[in-house]
Amino acid sequence: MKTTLIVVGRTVEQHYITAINDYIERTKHFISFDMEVIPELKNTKSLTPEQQKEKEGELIGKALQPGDVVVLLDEHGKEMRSVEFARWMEKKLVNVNKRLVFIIGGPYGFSQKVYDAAHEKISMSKMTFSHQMIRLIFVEQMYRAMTILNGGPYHHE
Ligand SMILES: C[S@@+](CC[C@H](N)C(=O)[O-])C[C@H]1O[C@@H](n2cnc3c(N)ncnc32)[C@H](O)[C@@H]1O
Repeated sequence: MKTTLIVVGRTVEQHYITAINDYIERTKHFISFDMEVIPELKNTKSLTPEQQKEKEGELIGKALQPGDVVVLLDEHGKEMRSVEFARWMEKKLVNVNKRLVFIIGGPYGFSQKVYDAAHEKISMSKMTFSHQMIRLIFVEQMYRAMTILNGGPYHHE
């Protein structure tokens, strides 16, 4: 199984880029994991938030492949403790044949079409994070989950 994190727009701040890449590299010791960036839209000032979400949604749709298991990161999704997320990933590693695709929305979230294409929604917290910051939170949790499944000393309950 391949695991991909799709994000909308490049990560802007260097401190996030450094930390995100660090956790991605650490996670790659355990699973096939990469981050795919959908380039940010140009001239967004002339778009309403709904139009922006629609256009971003079209680009997200083009990045998906037949057979993908699509999981949205969404503050209204299912909340899990880190150990629960690790067990959830363990099942996916067994059951998903092709790609497990996590998607982080743009600044205004997802269009209805993206919600319709999703198999599951998971939440990192009831609070809303910026579309840039949530990338780091998610990759840290993915690394944490891998260390939990592999018995590493990183996670403490
Ligand atoms: C600024 S938020 C968008 C908020 C927008 N109000 C919405 O309803 O989706 C940008 C993206 O970050 C991600 N995100 C933010 N907070 C999150 C959380 N607590 N759990 C999971 N994903 C989150 C989601 O993918 C969201 O589409």
